[in-house]
Parts: sequence; structure tokens; C-alpha cells
Amino acid sequence: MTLGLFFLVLKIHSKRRKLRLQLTAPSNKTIQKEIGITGSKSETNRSLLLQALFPNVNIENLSNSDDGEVMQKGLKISNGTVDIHHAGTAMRFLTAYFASQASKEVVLTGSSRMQERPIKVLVEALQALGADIQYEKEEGYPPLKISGKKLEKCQVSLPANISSQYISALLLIAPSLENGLELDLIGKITSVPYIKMTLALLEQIGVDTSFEGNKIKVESKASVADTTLVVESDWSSASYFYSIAALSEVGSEIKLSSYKESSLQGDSVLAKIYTHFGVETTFSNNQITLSKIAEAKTDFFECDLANAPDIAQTIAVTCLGLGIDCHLTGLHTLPIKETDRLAALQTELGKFGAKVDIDAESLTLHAAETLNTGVAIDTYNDHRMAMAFGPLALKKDLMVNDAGVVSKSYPDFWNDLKALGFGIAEM
Ligand SMILES: O=C(O)C1=C[C@@H](OP(=O)(O)O)[C@@H](O)[C@H](O)C1
Ligand SMILES: C=C(OP(=O)(O)O)C(=O)O
Repeated sequence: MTLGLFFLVLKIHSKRRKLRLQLTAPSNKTIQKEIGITGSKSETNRSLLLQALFPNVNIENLSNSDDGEVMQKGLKISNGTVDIHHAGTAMRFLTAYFASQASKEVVLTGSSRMQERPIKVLVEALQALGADIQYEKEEGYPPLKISGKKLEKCQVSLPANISSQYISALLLIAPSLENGLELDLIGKITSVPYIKMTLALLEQIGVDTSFEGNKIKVESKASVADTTLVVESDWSSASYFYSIAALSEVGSEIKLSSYKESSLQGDSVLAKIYTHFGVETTFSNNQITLSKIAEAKTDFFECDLANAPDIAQTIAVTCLGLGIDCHLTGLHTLPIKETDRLAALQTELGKFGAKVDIDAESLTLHAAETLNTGVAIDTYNDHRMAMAFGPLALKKDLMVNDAGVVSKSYPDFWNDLKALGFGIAEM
């Protein structure tokens, strides 16, 4: 069977039943490879919503992820049920979109986990602007019955410390409101780069915005000039290659495209973070080169990830693989993501012999002297649990349960690991 056919079969199988993979290290741990990574799902889902409001916005390098697909499908529906599965951005952005679209009436729902992810802050902000939204099951959680209408008001306050997606959702529809929008953010603002990404994309299509202190303003806009939004490749997906570079031999070089030196994605902070683990990043012609130039420079790593929560799992596993203790803070949003990521990390890192302490916003890893063998990682319907542990195969063979979950953001992940020389066998 050719490699392409093998992975096509894997992909088809992963839709039908849970895929279990056995991962082994590449025979040569000095890795040299170029990989093209799909577009950022965050930029994709924002751009798609802006395109729905302003059809002369053109988009290039869309993400091929499940989350991008459900967003595209959802935006085409006017009546009936819209199921966005596990996609947090689609859930939050489409809530705002449907609430502001007169004549559309939908029930917006998602996976059972999505029905446990809170949405009250956004619903209440939209209701304060005049929206008609009702809870179909439990108050504060999807599914939502949304009867779209013209939203008349233009000012609202909302808590900013639970999820930035509520804020981005409101900002994305803001130019389509008659008087624009003014948000007053209450409390410590979390995941700030994602809010700035939303504002930057609005600016790119010609919408004026301002963000000062706890106040954000967006002007109303009836139409925009023809614009092409070019989605940069996904930095959260790049994190797994940073981890691979860190865990590989000095001399490894992994080239990833298409990336920009000045990114809208907060996870681009990886370039700085991974210098601590001996990985240097160089930018050239929309490509980044990750070079493993030295052994890790530290035996303890500390970092506040409130601005980059999606790379917490990657970094924790890198530290486990390098035998480095770490203390990661700013993780208060992790319990309400695809799974409770703090609890999941504690369990799965623990399987390798590490001691892991967690509290409401931090994780402390006491790395193991030697990594336990025969570990099977559970992934909890969370793409990042599967992808974060993949690179660890450089240090220890492992199994990954329900490995098809990667399609939420990065459907080609296992193919790309295979291209790097990892052994990947279906069990
Ligand atoms: O706006 C976005 O695209 C995202 C914001 C972040 O969520 P929170 O703001 O809930 O932390 C991040 O974790 C998520 O993967 C994508
Ligand atoms: C938290 C994530 O996604 P979302 O909230 O959009 O489901 C993620 O991709 O890590």
C-alpha cells in the first residue's frame, strides 16, 4: 500500500471508529524536513465571519480543520439546527452572528462537551444589546435558540476573564451594527492576543477600532472595499514541531510554512520560549526554520501562558521529555476548553512517572528520572492532548488513543509526523 493510500484509509477509519496509534521515534533523530501547515483556525473563523458580513472580502489559505469546516457550513444555514461539534470559536462567533441577522432562526448546538462549555457571558451581552436568545437545555450553556433581529444598542459591559472568544464574537459583528459597538471589559482580560487579532483583521478590511485600557470601540461600516485576507499558517500547530525540535538531536532543522515574522497569533511567542530548550527560529520568505542548536539551557522553566493558553500542553510535554521541571501559570481558562486540560495533563503526564501538581490556574511538573514504558495516552476528545504527546515518541515509544481527534485543528498531523520519520502504526 502506498503511504498516501495508507493514510487515506487511516483517515476514513478514524471517522468510523476510534483510531489507536503506536508511535515510535524516527531512526535518525537528527531531523531535516520541510512541512506546509494549514491556515490558522482562529484567523480562518474570524475571516469567514467577516466575509459573511462583507461578501467582497476574499480569503486565502483557509484552514482545512474540522473547526473551519463547521464554521463554513454554519454560516450557510438560515433556519433549523446548526451543529458546530467541538468548535469553540464557531459556537461563540456564530451565536453573535445569528443573533444579529434578522430573518434567521436557528438552534445552535455542539458536541456533548460543547454543551458543558459556558456561554452565559456572551448571551447576556448580546441580550443587553437587544438579542433574542434562549437556552434549550441548561441555563448558561448551549444549545441556544436564536431568533435573529436587528440589534439597536451599541454599548455593553462584560467580564473579560473567562474567555476572549466572547469579546471577539461581539467585535466581529460590531461593524454591521448601526452605531458600531463600545465594549467595557470587566476584570483581568484573558487571551489578549486573540482580541488584538480580531481588531487587526477588522482594520485590514478598513474598519476603525480602538483598544485602550478596558474599553474597545469599533465603528459601524455599511460596506468595505475589496480586500483579500491571507491567513497565516497556524502557530499552535507549529508548537508540536517546536517540541519535536527540542526533543531531537542537535543539528536538526525543521522548516515550516507559511509564517510571518510579525504575526497576529499570540502563539508565535513560541519562537522566544523555545530558545530556553535550545531551539532557534529564523524567518525567511514566509518560512520559519526551527534549528536545534544546543542542549536545553535550563533545568527549571517558568512561564505565564495567560496570553497563549493553547501551547501549555505542548510545553509541559517538552519539559517532560527533556527531564526539566516546570511551573506554568495563567492557565485559568484550561478547565473549560475541549476537556479540563489541567486535570487531563495531570493524569497523562503522571502515566510516564512525573509528579504533577495543579491548582485553578497553574501546573507544576516534577519531571520523572526515567520515563515509564508502555504508556497509552488518553485524549479526551481534545486534539491538543493527542498532538502534544506525539513528539514524546522521540524519547519513549507510546500509544495514543482516539488519535483521530487531531482533525479539530490539524487533520494532516499524523501524516506530517510520518513524513518526519516517526513510526506510526494503527493498533
Ligand atoms: O479566539 C480564538 O480564536 C481563540 C481564543 C482562545 O480561547 P479563550 O479566549 O477562551 O482562552 C484559544 O484558546 C482558542 O483556541 C482560540
Ligand atoms: C481551545 C481551543 O479551541 P476552541 O476554544 O476554539 O474550541 C483550542 O484549539 O485549543
